Amino acid sequence: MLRAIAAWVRRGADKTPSLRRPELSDKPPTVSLLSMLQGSRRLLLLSAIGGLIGGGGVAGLITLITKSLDQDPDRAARLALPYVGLCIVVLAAGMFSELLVVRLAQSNLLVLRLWLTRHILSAPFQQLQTVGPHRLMATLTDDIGSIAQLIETLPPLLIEASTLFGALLYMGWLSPSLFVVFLAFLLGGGLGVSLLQNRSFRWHQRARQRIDALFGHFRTVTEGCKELKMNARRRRAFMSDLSATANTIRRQLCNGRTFTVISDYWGKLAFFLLIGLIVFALPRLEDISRETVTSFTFIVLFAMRPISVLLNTLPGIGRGVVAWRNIKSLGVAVAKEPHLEEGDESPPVAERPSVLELLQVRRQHRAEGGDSGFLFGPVNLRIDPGELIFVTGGNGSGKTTLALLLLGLYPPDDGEVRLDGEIVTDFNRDRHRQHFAAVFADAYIFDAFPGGSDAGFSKRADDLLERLQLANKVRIKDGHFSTVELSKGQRKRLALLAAYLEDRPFYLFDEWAAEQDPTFRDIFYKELLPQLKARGKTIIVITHDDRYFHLADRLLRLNMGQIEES
Ligand SMILES: Nc1ncnc2c1ncn2[C@@H]1O[C@H](COP(=O)(O)OP(=O)(O)OP(=O)(O)O)[C@@H](O)[C@H]1O
Repeated sequence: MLRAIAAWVRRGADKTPSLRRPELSDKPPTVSLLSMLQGSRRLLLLSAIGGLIGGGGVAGLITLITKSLDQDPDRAARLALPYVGLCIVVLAAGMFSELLVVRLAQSNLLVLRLWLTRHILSAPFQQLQTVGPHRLMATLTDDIGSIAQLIETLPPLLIEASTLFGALLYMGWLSPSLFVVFLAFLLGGGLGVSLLQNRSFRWHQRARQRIDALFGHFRTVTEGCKELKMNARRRRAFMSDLSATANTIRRQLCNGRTFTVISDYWGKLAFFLLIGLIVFALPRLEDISRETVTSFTFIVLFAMRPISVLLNTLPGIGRGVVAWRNIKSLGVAVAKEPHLEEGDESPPVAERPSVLELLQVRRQHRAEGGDSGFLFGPVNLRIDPGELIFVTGGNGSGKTTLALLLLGLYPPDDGEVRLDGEIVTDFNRDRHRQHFAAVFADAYIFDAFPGGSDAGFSKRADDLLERLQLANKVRIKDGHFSTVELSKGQRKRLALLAAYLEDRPFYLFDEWAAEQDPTFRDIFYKELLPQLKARGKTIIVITHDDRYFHLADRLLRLNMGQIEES
């Protein structure tokens, strides 16, 4: 039986849209939090059924207790067996529900984390640049945390709602007139609470807008700590900025929390008034027996827990909604590159190098504040298989822009990028990228290689470590570097090693040699590049090392976004 239930739940989870591969479409997909949680419907339903049984059981227990209070001990003892039976039902149903809730919350959190990371990875590179790392970090930590809380509160909310429903049924059956009074208080109290919670929600929303700035400051602390340590004046100015932002957030969250506490106590006030009314006033106005009043008071006391859980979860829901809106406002949730769909395998790459062309390519970098920005192009360029091309030019002349256009990280605003005559479009851009091994100026070093445990990989990797003079520093075992804690120049050599191991037809190095000592710089230009060229690779090197320009097949000089060839 349990196995059958588990299989039924699993079948439901398999239908989760976020884990399925969506259809290719030109339209951006619409995202809603509820659609994300669709796969959990069966689990949610089971958990609600458990909650309903538990809630009904508790209502039954209250009935038994109130009944037994009015009877003589002998007759009351007869109710002991049903009492024990109901206790078992309540405990078993409650535990079942809670265990389901744990699974539900954790699996939804997993879905959400994977979903967001996939969307970030499949958003256009320029969009990620625009959003900025601190906003992405704020979303991946703060927003995901708030949504996780929201997801965790949803199932208990359902359980408590089921319990409250059971209690309401019992109240209605016990005394319709008292039930109407109770409902009036519930609605009146609920209205006040929702108004107050709304104020709290708005304060939290304001605080969340400042959290991005706070993460920006945290980034400065981690990445600029040397500079901050070296300059006391700058440090003071930075601390004053940070404390202003943190103080604003503190004030906004305090205000939000204040409204939450007021709404909590408003709810409690409504409850005390209601009990007072039931016990002291209503029996005088209407003919209600003491027994009914006692039972009703019992059930109202019992209903307090689900009501207070429902009210207390409202702020969490508000924060979750703010976080969800925030994720959507980044744009990464919908702006996907259509060729980069979830679950995509790396597309196969042509073994031989291909002809790479730029035809009338233009790319405009817009500047903030109405400035005209930077125009790259229009540029025509043909790169033939096996060529060794050096790209040089002053700072800001457009070398990196050219590199990112060639790699397919930037789409051109106008013109075409072609590989072997085939135009690179949104639909084949990811495949285009797989032809390149690139070492960027700010290269990130991964400590593991996909497929690194293949036979022959270790041998090639060890040989390369020797050639890059890293063998005494780093070892590679099971596709992992033993360490990446190295000097800047050594880290760049590791990045080079990783690129070599990728064995792609095109290689791109962005100012790779800048951090190398003269000896190794010589090795790079005079040994490593010629060896790559001898393997038939096409190589593009962004460099300022004019001592080595004569080694290139072609030298491209960039000037204000235009290419001059010499
Ligand atoms: N993401 C961007 N948004 C707006 N402007 C940009 C962006 N990236 C580059 N630019 C602008 O485009 C111009 C060219 O930048 P690019 O990085 O291509 O130059 P570069 O030749 O590589 O410079 P460097 O030698 O300093 O690395 C610069 O003026 C720069 O300010």
